[in-house]
Amino acid sequence: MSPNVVVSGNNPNRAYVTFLAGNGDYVKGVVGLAKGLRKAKSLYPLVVAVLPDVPCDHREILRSQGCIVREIEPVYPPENQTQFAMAYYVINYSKLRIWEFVEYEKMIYLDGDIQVMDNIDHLFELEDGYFYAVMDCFCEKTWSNSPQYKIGYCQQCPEKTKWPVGMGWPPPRYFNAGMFVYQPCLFTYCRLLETLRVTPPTSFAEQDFLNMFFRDIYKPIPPTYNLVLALLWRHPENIDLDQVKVVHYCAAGSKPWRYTGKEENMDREDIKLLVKKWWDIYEDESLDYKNNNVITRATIDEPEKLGSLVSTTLSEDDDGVVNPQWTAPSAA
Ligand SMILES: O=c1ccn([C@@H]2O[C@H](COP(=O)(O)OP(=O)(O)O)[C@@H](O)[C@H]2O)c(=O)[nH]1
Ligand SMILES: OC[C@H]1O[C@H](O[C@@H]2[C@@H](O)[C@H](O)[C@@H](O)[C@H](O)[C@@H]2O)[C@H](O)[C@@H](O)[C@H]1O
Repeated sequence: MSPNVVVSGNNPNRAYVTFLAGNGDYVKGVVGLAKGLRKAKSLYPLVVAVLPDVPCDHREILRSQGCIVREIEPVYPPENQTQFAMAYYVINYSKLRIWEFVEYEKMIYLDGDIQVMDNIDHLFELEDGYFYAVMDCFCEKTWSNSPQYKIGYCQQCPEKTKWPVGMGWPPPRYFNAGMFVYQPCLFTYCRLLETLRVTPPTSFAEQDFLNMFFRDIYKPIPPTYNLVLALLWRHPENIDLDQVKVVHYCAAGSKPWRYTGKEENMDREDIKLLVKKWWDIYEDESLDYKNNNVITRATIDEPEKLGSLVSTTLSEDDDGVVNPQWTAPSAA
């Protein structure tokens, strides 16, 4: 078999990764994410961890957009205890499988309902040994069963409603698990699964679990890297929309591919703008993998040919930058 030579101007040990389950419409979210990363001229590929129930045609759509598709097995919390987590979120425990992707040294996880509006490759340079993510907000109804919500406390504005002295220490900083920078590691992966086996599920499923597990090494990064949409109406003082690089369409009714504008807050002008931005990327055929002037996998019989291939591509490339972002290593 002729050697597959990967021509890459970037670190092959880095990649973005997302998670896809089911045969529904989240595949549109992942296609949008793949095209958004391309528009942002990211240097790194997008790995999609798919559950077995993701159909072949959806997997082919993702491969046709340059994604590296990796099948994973579901992860379930302890038997007969899933009722303690919001049923909708139980499937998200399967995200834990991405710690097994040790062919990469560092990865950035992004939910399928996220769009990258500006290049964030620099996050790969963050110091090793920590878990980086954006702090969440406790003000939405989804938190109504929590003590934070009940007393009106939110980590986004700790001075507004202080944590009552009589309730002990305020909760530790809590991140949204829709976006994080992490290092795959088999030892960590085994510890995650072992710990999960003895950890009863809670409302926000794997998000609560990851916050508990990584509490000691969690480092908050600015909301520009994961705009949880509710911050726009809950904490507008914390947001400068012009500076936002990553938008997380997690508010009820905000998934662009399902957007109707009927749910609460969905008729806001900023929401309409962000949904349009998502659709502009999704429908932009110039961002399709097949239309991009990238050096894809260079399969050659004679290595010397590679030089001419690279020089030819460099001269053709409009901006003179070789964007080998979608050169998929053999892990596909
Ligand atoms: O039917 C589903 C539900 C969830 N997901 C994946 O799990 C992530 C987290 O779920 P969701 O976005 O619904 O959570 P939110 O961030 O909106 O609370 C999604 O972004 C997808 O990547 C999926 O692929 N199929
Ligand atoms: O399984 C738990 C999920 O928890 C998070 O979603 C929540 C969280 O952001 C709340 O704060 C919001 O109020 C809520 O709308 C939103 O769904 C992650 O985004 C998602 O990937 C996943 O981990």
